[in-house]
Amino acid sequence: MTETTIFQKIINEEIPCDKLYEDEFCIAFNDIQAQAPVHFLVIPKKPIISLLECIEQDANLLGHLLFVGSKIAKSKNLTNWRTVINTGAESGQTVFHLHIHFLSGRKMNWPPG
Ligand SMILES: CCNC(=O)OC[C@H]1O[C@@H](n2cnc3c(=O)[nH]c(N)nc32)[C@H](O)[C@@H]1O
Repeated sequence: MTETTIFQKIINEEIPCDKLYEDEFCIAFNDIQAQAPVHFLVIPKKPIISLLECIEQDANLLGHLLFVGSKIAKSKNLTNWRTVINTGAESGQTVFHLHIHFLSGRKMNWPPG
């Protein structure tokens, strides 16, 4: 049995999450360890590990994830937010199921740490 990630358990509703949005292709929910006043994640239901494993056929799905996140940000009346995808452990990825971070509500630094 392949080791499923914590996000697969959220998709399967085996563990709870503070869900913001769901459709056929993705789920959005608040991060359990918020790094900003607003910090939510958008993940595909397809278990893509990271951008490294993405294939051409995933392009529309990736665009959908970004658009869903921007719709949620706009629904929160945000006009400024940081959008982050971490690819690989050395980049800080800790859950190996592709996810897009949307953060807002505090000053964002550059370059990122
Ligand atoms: C550290 C950035 N690199 C990364 O890979 O981010 C993974 C992100 O997933 C978050 N997270 C982990 N477990 C859970 C969980 O059970 N529930 C929720 N709602 N979020 C979770 C974690 O806080 C991190 O920001």
